[in-house]
Amino acid sequence: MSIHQALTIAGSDSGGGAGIQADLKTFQELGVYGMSVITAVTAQNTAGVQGVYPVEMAGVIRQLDSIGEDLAPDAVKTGMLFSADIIREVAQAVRRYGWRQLVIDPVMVAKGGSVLLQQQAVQALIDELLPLAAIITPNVPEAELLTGMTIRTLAERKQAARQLVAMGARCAVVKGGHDLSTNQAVDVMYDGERFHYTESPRIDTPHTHGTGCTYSAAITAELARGSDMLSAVRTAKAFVQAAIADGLGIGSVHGPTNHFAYRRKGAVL
Ligand SMILES: Nc1ncnc2c1ncn2[C@@H]1O[C@H](COP(=O)(O)OP(=O)(O)OP(=O)(O)O)[C@@H](O)[C@H]1O
Ligand SMILES: Cc1ncc(CO)c(N)n1
Repeated sequence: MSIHQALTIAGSDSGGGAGIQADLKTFQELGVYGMSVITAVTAQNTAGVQGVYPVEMAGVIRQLDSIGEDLAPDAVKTGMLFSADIIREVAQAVRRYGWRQLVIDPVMVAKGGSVLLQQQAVQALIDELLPLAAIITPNVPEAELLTGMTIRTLAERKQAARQLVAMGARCAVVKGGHDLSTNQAVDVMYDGERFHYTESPRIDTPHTHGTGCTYSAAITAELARGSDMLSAVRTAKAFVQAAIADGLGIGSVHGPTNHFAYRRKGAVL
């Protein structure tokens, strides 16, 4: 039996809703074998982030090489990378091992405000990693920091997606999860030639912890399975929509989404 394989390079979320844990659950639900490189351990629950403990550089490098020397992920995603040093090592590994299908979720700040990417690392992300991306999936605040633009309107989101492609990503999605002005969650994708919109009804819920991680992990899993980019983005949207709609009701504040929901709905893999 041959199995599709995906790698996530991200932080651990002890609460299980975001980060490495969300990624591996999503890979599993989409029928893909998951591997991980852990950049930082976070102490986290549905109330917020109580602590961030970066893994020492030698440990990050060793994990990257242990995978690269032996395994061959069909697609790779990055989430919380924390520092410029980690970003440089990840970029080197991506080049050294020829990981072509790279999904960058430029995680910067947790919903409660905790810093998951040091401010001085943003430039390294732009210079070193972004040009290697098959796709980058910022939310609006992240797209603003990456492009230097102020983004309020749909036209500005389109312009930001176009600029991210001009900066070197092969494709960009600017997500609309933070746009409370409409009752649709509209994501804008630019593939270097044209724009595509994926939209779904906005669900009124506080339980959206890990939506961004889950979404980018689903894109990664679909790319690993051989999907083209537009199909991968559409499936990921359906996956995260089902996961938000069918929340688990776990924890006291911002609960996780339901990674089981998409498959339980009868989605055919
Ligand atoms: N309330 C919602 N209802 C429906 N879809 C949503 C909602 N919130 C987010 N989404 C969708 O979930 C996906 C992830 O987007 P979001 O903007 O939440 O990412 P994010 O801010 O990076 O997440 P995170 O806070 O986990 O980092 C997008 O497809 C977005 O449109
Ligand atoms: C480890 C980790 N990665 C990403 C996010 C963003 O949701 C988070 N809260 N925690």
